[in-house]
Amino acid sequence: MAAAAASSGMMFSSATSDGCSRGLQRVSSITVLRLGLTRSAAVFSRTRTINIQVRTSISGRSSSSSVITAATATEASGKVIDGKSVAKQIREEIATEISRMKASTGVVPGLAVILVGDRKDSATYVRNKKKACESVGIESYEVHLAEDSSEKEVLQHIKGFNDDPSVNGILVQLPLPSHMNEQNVLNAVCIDKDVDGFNPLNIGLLAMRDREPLFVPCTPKGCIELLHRYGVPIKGKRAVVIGRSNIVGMPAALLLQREDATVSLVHSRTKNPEEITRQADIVISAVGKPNMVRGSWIKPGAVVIDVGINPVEDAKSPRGYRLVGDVCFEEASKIASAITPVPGGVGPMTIAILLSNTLVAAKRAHNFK
Ligand SMILES: Nc1nc(=O)c2c([nH]1)NC[C@@H]1CN(c3ccc(C(=O)N[C@@H](CCC(=O)O)C(=O)O)cc3)C=[N+]21
Repeated sequence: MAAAAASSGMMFSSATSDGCSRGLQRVSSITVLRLGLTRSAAVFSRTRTINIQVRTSISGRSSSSSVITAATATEASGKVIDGKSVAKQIREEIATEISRMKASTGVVPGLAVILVGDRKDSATYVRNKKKACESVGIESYEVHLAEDSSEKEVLQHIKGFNDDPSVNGILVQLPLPSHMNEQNVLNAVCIDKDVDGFNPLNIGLLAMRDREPLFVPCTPKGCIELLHRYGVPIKGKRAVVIGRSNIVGMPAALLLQREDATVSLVHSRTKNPEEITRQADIVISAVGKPNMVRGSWIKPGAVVIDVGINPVEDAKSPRGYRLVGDVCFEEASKIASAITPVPGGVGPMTIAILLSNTLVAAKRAHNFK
């Protein structure tokens, strides 16, 4: 069943602190997309008419009639890529597979999460993962250790989960307290249960031609899955990844390269980030700086995937802050042919892919096809 994107009416505003904002706007002025069922069948059908032809530009063809220029795009002509709804669709697919697995083998996948310390954001993410596990039928195991626990204690818990056949995936919530060596801890996770894809062997396999990693990091894989499910062609396209972190930027660049894009990686020492980014048909931004990427960085018709989840002060919000991306949505959505919002874009996809990786791990462990 095709899920209609449900983002119309959602309010958004960009940060006022950096001049990106021109006040509150309704995202409902942006065309809402309908999702196809399968990745190959995913095509856009517009539910609202706008006066700028953007349809062909999303397929990457630069037919002159379809190119939006910043000058003509006075309306927000970008299309919102609805990560929340795609993530829901993926969870439904996973739930179906898990029922099939349970009926045939009598077991369900298990995911263990290790949380150290009392960071509020980490606690929220862990809670969300647990809820997501429940929603698809994955058994979750949780260990919560005090901030001042030793690295040895964490390693002992990892060993316990490595040896436990009912646990198929192990996730150590990052960041760890500063007195722990993150590399030691991540290396201890058995590669067959490395559903985060952070083991250096998995990253190494990802970087090599004709090799297959056991698991791909969830956030970058979620970005590519969004492109696939929205029918965005990658092969032969120019892609720019902004940010070179081990967990997002670097693996995102590797994945795009595996999909036959021509990839540039822009980072804090890049001399002309705006000029390089403006050449991209596909932009993935994973920097962690609110509204750093402005409309002027985006090539008309490009597809923008915003990985940033940055809290900015907002007295009007009940939490005292709200979340914005790395990309100034208000500006970029007028120039891009499609763009992910924050929240509701990549974030929910990260969790959906974690569930998917856990299912894959369990299928392998039980030799269930
Ligand atoms: N070992 C490890 N693996 C991770 O995958 C990992 C991690 N550590 N540490 C922290 C980051 C961050 N992360 C997010 C996941 C979901 C949302 C998410 O669902 N965000 C919602 C909004 C949530 C809200 O409103 O607070 C959204 O963007 O719509 C955000 C962030 C996973 N991470």
